[in-house]
Amino acid sequence: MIGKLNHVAIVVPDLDAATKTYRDVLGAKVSEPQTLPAHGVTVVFVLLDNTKVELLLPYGENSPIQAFLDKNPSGGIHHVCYEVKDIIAARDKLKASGARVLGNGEPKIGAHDKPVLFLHPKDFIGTLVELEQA
Ligand SMILES: CC[C@@H](C(=O)O)C(=O)SCCNC(=O)CCNC(=O)[C@H](O)C(C)(C)COP(=O)(O)OP(=O)(O)OC[C@H]1O[C@@H](n2cnc3c(N)ncnc32)[C@H](O)[C@@H]1OP(=O)(O)O
Ligand SMILES: [Co+2]
Repeated sequence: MIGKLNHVAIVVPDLDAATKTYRDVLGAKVSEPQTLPAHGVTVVFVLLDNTKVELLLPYGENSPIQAFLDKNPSGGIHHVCYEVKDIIAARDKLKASGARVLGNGEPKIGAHDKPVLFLHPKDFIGTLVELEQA
């Protein structure tokens, strides 16, 4: 069902500092910051040849990543995002197998203007999984 690794996301306490680390220390290409109020985050993408790293800073009062940052004040790896061809078919198959789809179960439009869904970390070996329709 899952295809390519679209991105690995890291929650960071300071987006400018994290962007500089990837751009100036590691020599990577980075995007401009983008705030996504519907997701409660501001994001910078690190653009690698084979995948992306998503640097995430909480945005707004109800950000879904605030509790993670509170527990991990230095930041840390937050989720992995896999591509799927048909996100509704993937969701329905995963639900039938007992996996918990987060939120109201309906895809939102993600940072790449494509539908995304999240799966509970306790159902995937302690790793929050994002699915993005390719
Ligand atoms: C940029 C847009 C988009 C894209 O296109 O790429 C994004 O990536 S947006 C990214 C941010 N959005 C989300 O993360 C949405 C989905 N997430 C959630 O709904 C919540 O974060 C959560 C996964 C339900 C966790 O909620 P939280 O309030 O932090 O904690 P809980 O107490 O409910 O957590 C239960 C349990 O799970 C553990 N946990 C929490 N987050 C993670 C994580 N990232 N990885 C692994 N485990 C995680 C948490 O520690 C709790 O464990 P116990 O303490 O053992 O109960
Ligand atoms: Co993501």
